[in-house]
Amino acid sequence: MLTIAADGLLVGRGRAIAAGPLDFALAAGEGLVVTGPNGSGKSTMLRTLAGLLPALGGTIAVSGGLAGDGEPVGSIAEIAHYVGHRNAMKPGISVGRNLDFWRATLDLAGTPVPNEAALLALGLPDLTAVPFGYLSAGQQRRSSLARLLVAPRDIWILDEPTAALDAESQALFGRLMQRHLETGGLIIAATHQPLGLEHARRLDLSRSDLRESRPAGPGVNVSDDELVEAEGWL
Ligand SMILES: Nc1ncnc2c1ncn2[C@@H]1O[C@H](COP(=O)(O)OP(=O)(O)OP(=O)(O)O)[C@@H](O)[C@H]1O
Repeated sequence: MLTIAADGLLVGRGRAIAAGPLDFALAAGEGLVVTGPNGSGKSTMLRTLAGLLPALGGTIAVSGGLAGDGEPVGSIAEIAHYVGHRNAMKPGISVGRNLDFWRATLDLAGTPVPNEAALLALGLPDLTAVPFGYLSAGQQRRSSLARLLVAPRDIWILDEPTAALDAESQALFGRLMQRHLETGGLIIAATHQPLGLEHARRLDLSRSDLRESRPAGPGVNVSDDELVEAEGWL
């Protein structure tokens, strides 16, 4: 069975710790809802789990899963979708071509849903021929979330996935998340609002041990070396 576990995980930017030590374990079919005030390290934690930032301490283990090449999974990134604050869809090309890109780029864990059906599942009409940049903010978010269906993967890492969505779309996406869990998927989601994942585990970063002592906010001196070490878009 697919499991992931964080043990004493420290997450941060450059060398500045944003949250931790964090301990949690999840198995297939389970969700983790990450909460905490602005700046408490939710996005940093998700980016670290997705392999986009290095852990500053502790370990992240994944076991029991198979990667696209049939080999045992070595990292979460191999079998995860990461949906950050940005939609990761190109505005100048059609929604359909954007979704085709995701389907073609990732190793898939199951049968991909056709673009039109995936958009319908998010409550959208057939927008496949429309440039992504023509859509409203909520339509952009929903069609970006459709990539979770057109390119099925076991783990969904979601950063405030429902932020731009109306109430009906939030409920719709809540049901899609529930279905992903019921079919053996695993979800880690940061949020400021209820997601409809009533049975999920909770991780509140406002209680993160190092939160009070970490260097952050105005007055932090960031050296040139640290800038180079950071992601390049401080
Ligand atoms: N690109 C970056 N470079 C350096 N520091 C960053 C960067 N992004 C965030 N931070 C810092 O890391 C800390 C945690 O930020 P993070 O974005 O993880 O918080 P969050 O809990 O997701 O907040 P929010 O609820 O506002 O989205 C903050 O102190 C922030 O200033």
